[in-house]
Amino acid sequence: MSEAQSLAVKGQRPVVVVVSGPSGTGKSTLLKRLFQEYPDYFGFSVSHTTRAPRPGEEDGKHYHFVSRDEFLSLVSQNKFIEYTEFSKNLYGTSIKAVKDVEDSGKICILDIELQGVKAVKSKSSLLDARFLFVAPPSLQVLEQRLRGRGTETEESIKTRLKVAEEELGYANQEGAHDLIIVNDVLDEAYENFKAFIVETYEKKFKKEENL
Ligand SMILES: Nc1ncnc2c1ncn2[C@@H]1O[C@H](COP(=O)(O)OP(=O)(O)OP(=O)(O)O)[C@@H](O)[C@H]1O
Repeated sequence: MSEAQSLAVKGQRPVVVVVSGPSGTGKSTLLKRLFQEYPDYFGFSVSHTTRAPRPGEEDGKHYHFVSRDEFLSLVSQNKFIEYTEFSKNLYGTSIKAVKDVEDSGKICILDIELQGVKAVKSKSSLLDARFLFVAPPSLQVLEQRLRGRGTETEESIKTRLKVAEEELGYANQEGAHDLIIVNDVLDEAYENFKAFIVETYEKKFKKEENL
């Protein structure tokens, strides 16, 4: 039996909430608030990387540090949801890393870009994913927020706005996401954001408590 078949039979596909949206739309702001309010409900997965550990970084905590050969072997075994090369190092999110978060009693949240969203969709036999898109009220407001954050160069703002148009185009397609939240008034956006994610937690863990 393949891994996908056995996971499907046992109903064991790990649950994951995929949060995406243009850079500067407010994902980090919303997630930070959620983690403050529910520190024990949610977690991020630990990525694999081929880069060397920096001082203070622990294997299995900050990253799973592996050799290039080990990484490529995992790729050939289809163990990653997504992986990418950045500055000559490979980085990836494994299905097991998501499962580990679930096994610790938390829902795994993936904060990823459009390519990652598509990659998770292609793994629907291995992951039980719910997709949440955070949209800006308009591209003009998004530009103001990116400028206001004071972290981007002019060139980076232009690139981010171009990518944002692509992401919004994808998000407008039928069924691309389970919920789209427009982050206009922060408190209102947060209430909707929280409701969607906490519901996922309760469905997963409260149901098990009642078994
Ligand atoms: N509803 C809101 N109203 C006004 N400003 C907001 C709102 N939400 C977030 N911001 C501000 O917009 C800026 C961008 O937010 P944030 O850094 O959370 O975006 P992000 O989506 O996580 O971006 P990236 O993907 O680049 O990490 C921040 O300065 C933040 O304080």
